[in-house]
Amino acid sequence: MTQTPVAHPVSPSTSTAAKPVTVTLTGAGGQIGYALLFRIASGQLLGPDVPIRLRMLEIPSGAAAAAGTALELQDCAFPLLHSVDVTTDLAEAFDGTNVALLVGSRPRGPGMERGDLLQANGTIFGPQGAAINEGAADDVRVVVVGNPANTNALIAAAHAPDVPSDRFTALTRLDHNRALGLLAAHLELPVGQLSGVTIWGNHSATQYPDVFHAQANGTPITDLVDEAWLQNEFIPRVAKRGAEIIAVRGGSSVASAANATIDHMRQWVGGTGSGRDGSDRDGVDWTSAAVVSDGSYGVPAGLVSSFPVRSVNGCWEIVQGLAIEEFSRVRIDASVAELIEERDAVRALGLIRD
Ligand SMILES: NC(=O)C1=CN([C@@H]2O[C@H](COP(=O)(O)OP(=O)(O)OC[C@H]3O[C@@H](n4cnc5c(N)ncnc54)[C@H](O)[C@@H]3O)[C@@H](O)[C@H]2O)C=CC1
Ligand SMILES: O=C([O-])CC(=O)C(=O)O
Repeated sequence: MTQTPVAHPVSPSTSTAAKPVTVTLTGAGGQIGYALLFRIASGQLLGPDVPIRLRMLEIPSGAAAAAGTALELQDCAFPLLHSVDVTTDLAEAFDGTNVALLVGSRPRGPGMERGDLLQANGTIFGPQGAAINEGAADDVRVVVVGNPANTNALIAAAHAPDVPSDRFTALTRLDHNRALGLLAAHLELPVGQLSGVTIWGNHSATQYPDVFHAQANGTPITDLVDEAWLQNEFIPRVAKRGAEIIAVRGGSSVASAANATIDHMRQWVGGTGSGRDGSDRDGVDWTSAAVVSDGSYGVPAGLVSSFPVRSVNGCWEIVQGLAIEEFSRVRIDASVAELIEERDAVRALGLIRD
C-alpha cells in the first residue's frame, strides 16, 4: 500500500490547552466521510472544548478526494482542529487513535442486500482490526459503519485480541433514528416525546424495530397504534428504509448515516444524557447500538448484535430485564439467525477463525 501523508497543521494555537483527541476516519474521501468531517472538526462529535487530531484513511483511488477535503477543512479555520493527515497507510492511520470511525467500504446499489457485500468488504476489516490492535490508544472506541456493519465489526474485533471486545461496535443508530422519525410522523408528535424504542439484531432487512416498551409522553405506544400497522407498515418500512432511500435518491443514505454516526459516538463517549437537543431525554431513555453480545436476551455471546443500550461511564451497557413477548422473540431470533449465517460465511471465507 502506498503512503500519501498530507499534513495540514490547521490551527497552530488552538483555543484550548486540552490534549487533542485522535479521530481516525476511514473512507474519508467518500460521501459519508464528506458529511462527517466538518461536523467532527467543528466539535459536534466530542464537544466544544476538545481539540481534534484528524486522520483520514483512504485507498489510493480515494486519496485525492480526501486530500481535497483536507484543504477545505483548512479553509474552515475550525479552532478545534489541531491537525489533519491523509494517508493510505494503516499503521499511520491508527497510530494513537482514540476514536475510530470505520466507514470506508463499498456501498450497495439497487437490488442488492447488505449481505451481498460480505465478500467485497469483509477483507477490509481484518487488517484494520489488526492495525487498531497494534497502534491504537488504550481507550480506543470503534464504530463500524461500512456494510455489512455487524459482521465487519465482528471481523475487526477478531483481529484485535489485545483490545477489549466491548470497544468494537456497529452502527444501528440510523435504524433507531428512522424508527423514531417514522413513529413521530405517524403519531403526529415531536420526536422528543418518544422514548423506549429498540432496534434488535442485524443492520439489515431482518432487523427488528421494537416498540413494545416504547412510550409517547408516558403512554405506551401499543395503546396508540394497532398491531396491523406495526406488522405491515412500521416494521418493514424501518427495516427496508435503506433500500427505500436508494430507490428514491439513487444512492444510499449519506447525511442521515453521518448524523447517526455522530449520535452513536458522541453518546458513547459522553453518556446517553448528552441529548442532541440539549435535553436529558436520552438520559431517561435508551438508544440502540450493535455491541458484542454477552448472551443477553438469548443472543449468542460474541455476535455483534443490536440491543437497547445506555452509555454509562463511557461504556455501552445493555438494558436488562425487558419482557420479550412471542411477537418480538421470533423477530429477534430471525435476525440473530442471519448474524449466525454471516459469521459462518466469513469463517468459511477465512476472514475469521473458529
Ligand atoms: N451502518 C449504516 O447505518 C450505514 C452504512 N453505510 C455504508 O457505509 C459505507 C460507505 O458509504 P459511502 O460513504 O456512501 O460510500 P462511498 O463509496 O461514497 O465512499 C466509500 C469510501 O471508502 C473508500 N474505501 C474503500 N475501501 C477502503 C479501505 N480499505 N480503506 C479506506 N477507505 C476505503 C473508498 O475509496 C470511498 O472513498 C458503505 O458500505 C455503505 O453501505 C451507509 C449508510 C448507512
Ligand atoms: O442500505 C444501505 O445499503 C445503506 C445503509 O446501510 C442504510 O441506509 O441503512
